[in-house]
Amino acid sequence: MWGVITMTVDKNTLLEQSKVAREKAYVPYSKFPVGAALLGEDGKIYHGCNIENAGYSMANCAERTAFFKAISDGVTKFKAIAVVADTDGPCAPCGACRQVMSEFCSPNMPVYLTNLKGDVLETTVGELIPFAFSPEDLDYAAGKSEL
Ligand SMILES: O=c1ccn([C@H]2C[C@H](O)[C@@H](CO)O2)c(=O)[nH]1
Ligand SMILES: [Zn+2]
Repeated sequence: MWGVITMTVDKNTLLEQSKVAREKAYVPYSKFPVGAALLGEDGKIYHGCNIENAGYSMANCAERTAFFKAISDGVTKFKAIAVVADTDGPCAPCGACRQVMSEFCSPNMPVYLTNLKGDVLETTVGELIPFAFSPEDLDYAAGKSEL
């Protein structure tokens, strides 16, 4: 008799996978590799690493790499993300990545921040970016007849 096997990705798996993702980082300039593991609603884990460029300002963070990979594969809803770097405390995502998280994740989505020492901070998207600029802000302006 065949049964349905439901695999749930747990926090530790996501934390481990963020370290695997970090191994692919392209960081010749900062030498600061970062990894992210993003759990999609489809149950798949999307890896992201930071990708730098000789034009320094074009660096893409690990977190946004993971989001953009998933979104370009048609997955736009997420369950959790883990981020790792060799930081003293748990690695904190930058403002741009927090804004991208707020676009695609619910405020209560878990975010696991860690480092190579194994410190883990469990937070949420809403805690990382309270009072975020959101699509509703655009809707309000769009509802007015004049600029
Ligand atoms: O949470 C973070 C913080 C920084 N970086 C990257 C951007 C750049 O490549 C390098 C140094 O800022 O680390 C990330 O990928 N995620
Ligand atoms: Zn970032």
